Amino acid sequence: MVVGEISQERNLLIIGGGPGGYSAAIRGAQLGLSITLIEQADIGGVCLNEGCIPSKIVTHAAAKRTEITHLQELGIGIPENQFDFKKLLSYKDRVINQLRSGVESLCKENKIEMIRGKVTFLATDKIGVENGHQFDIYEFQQVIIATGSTAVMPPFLIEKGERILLPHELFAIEEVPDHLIVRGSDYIALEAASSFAALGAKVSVVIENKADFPFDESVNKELSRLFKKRKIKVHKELQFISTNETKDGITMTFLTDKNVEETICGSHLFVSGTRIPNLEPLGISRFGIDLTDEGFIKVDGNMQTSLPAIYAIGDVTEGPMLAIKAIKQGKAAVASIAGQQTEVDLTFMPVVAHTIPPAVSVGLTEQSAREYGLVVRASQFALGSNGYATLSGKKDGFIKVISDATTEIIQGIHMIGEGAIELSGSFVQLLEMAAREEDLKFPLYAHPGISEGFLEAVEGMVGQAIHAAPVKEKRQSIIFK
Ligand SMILES: Cc1cc2nc3c(=O)[nH]c(=O)nc-3n(C[C@H](O)[C@H](O)[C@H](O)COP(=O)(O)OP(=O)(O)OC[C@H]3O[C@@H](n4cnc5c(N)ncnc54)[C@H](O)[C@@H]3O)c2cc1C
Ligand SMILES: NC(=O)c1ccc[n+]([C@@H]2O[C@H](COP(=O)([O-])OP(=O)(O)OC[C@H]3O[C@@H](n4cnc5c(N)ncnc54)[C@H](O)[C@@H]3O)[C@@H](O)[C@H]2O)c1
Repeated sequence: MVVGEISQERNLLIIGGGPGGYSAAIRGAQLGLSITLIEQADIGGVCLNEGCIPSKIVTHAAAKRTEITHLQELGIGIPENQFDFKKLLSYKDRVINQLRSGVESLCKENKIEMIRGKVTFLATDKIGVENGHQFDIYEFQQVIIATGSTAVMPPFLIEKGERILLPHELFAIEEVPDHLIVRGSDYIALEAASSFAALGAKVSVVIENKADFPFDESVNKELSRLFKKRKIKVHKELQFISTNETKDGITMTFLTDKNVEETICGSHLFVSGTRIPNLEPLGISRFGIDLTDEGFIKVDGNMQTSLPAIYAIGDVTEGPMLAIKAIKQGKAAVASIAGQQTEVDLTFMPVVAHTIPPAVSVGLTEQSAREYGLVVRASQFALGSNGYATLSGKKDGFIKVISDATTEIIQGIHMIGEGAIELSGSFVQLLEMAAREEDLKFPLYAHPGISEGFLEAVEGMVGQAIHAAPVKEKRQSIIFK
């Protein structure tokens, strides 16, 4: 190994080029900061290379496949069983490469210095960067740790063969599994179950500890109905007993919530898994940085750690492990370093799953609004009654709006159905602006369009949705409130 003789000086170093790190780098450059981004592998991190993007290519393909029957109704002839998974895999590689080189070009155009190598901390103002036989040392004024997280096996599974799959392995699989057992109920588990079933796998879902799906309970119920319709069997587990992996398959045994021992045999088991922050190899804990009990870096509202020159963002910090959070925190960290006021508030972070159809929850669920003691007004509009959903063959699902009846301020918006991901942007904006029912009813909505269903969900709060049959008792209770 060749060791650099003198240490080099830099202003702001960013360690890790995932969505958190590269967003921080670009925003920092826009704010006039001099930035050095160090990445040990591919730019884009987990999100672009093995997480968000690969998984969404699979969910997108799966959703398209379910449209074939409708396309045939429209006179577009695609034989139903024609599906080439290998082609999908090469499409996935192409898209990832395209996006990755896009991010690289953006970094170059923003004059961000990019260094390849693995970082270790040598002091609170000094790091080493190892790249093959080269080891260089950099001193810095500030550093942002954006090294992300790694999936590890959950404690209940000790040994792992090739039939037990962690997220990055499932979305890189080379063949559609014969029978995929999905253990978990988070968004990654739901996306895996929904998409691999549509791509031809038999799918069973085992929900641990009787947990439910992560949405408003009406959305959870609709998702369960749609899983049933697509022959995805959901088992609620009371207690995990064992998993046995052989060269031919996987056997999983558990006690159901009805106290019955059940065994499922599948070809593969997918576990959403547990993720740990990538901190150990960095060696930063030796310098006394404050960590949470779970081992994540503690940060304040400016993303500053207990060591003043050191900031941290994304999956290494506490909170939901989502690119949404990493990007927001990355921008906030550099803004703070550039002397600007910043704020990261995750209250209205959308909970999203690219299932078929997609599901979204923003703000309070009906149940949590009641638990908060609000006088809840809730209204749900079925997409089956929406003109555009009907003509496009996407009638499953609904939009649900929850408000506080005393102030008429919207508290939560939930949707399962076509267009939910795109509409979620409006849901978040409305909740951030503390919109009232009137703010949703006053604007004009494109006709015909799914967003009209959103309008009708709000109009339904006072029994005035045009395309919903009158609900007698509901209307009376609203009139006399
Ligand atoms: C299957 C799957 C699907 C997902 N889908 C979504 C989704 O739809 N929406 C969403 O918001 N989130 C999603 N996520 C989560 C999302 O990928 C992560 O939250 C996000 O990538 C975290 O960003 P980050 O910048 O903190 O870290 P990462 O993306 O993990 O990037 C960290 C980078 O740091 C580098 N690095 C680590 N250690 C060092 C070191 N010592 N020296 C130099 N470089 C180092 C790594 O190589 C890596 O490139 C998904 C995750 C998975 C696994
Ligand atoms: N020669 C090398 O390539 C080299 C040297 C040291 C560390 N490292 C890397 O750093 C990580 C931790 O290293 P460690 O456990 O040896 O101890 P360490 O990082 O705690 O280093 C101990 C002391 O040596 C100093 N030091 C570290 N690297 C130095 C270098 N290249 N030149 C001059 N001073 C240096 C540090 O500032 C520190 O005071 C390892 O992952 C290793 O790969 C590489």
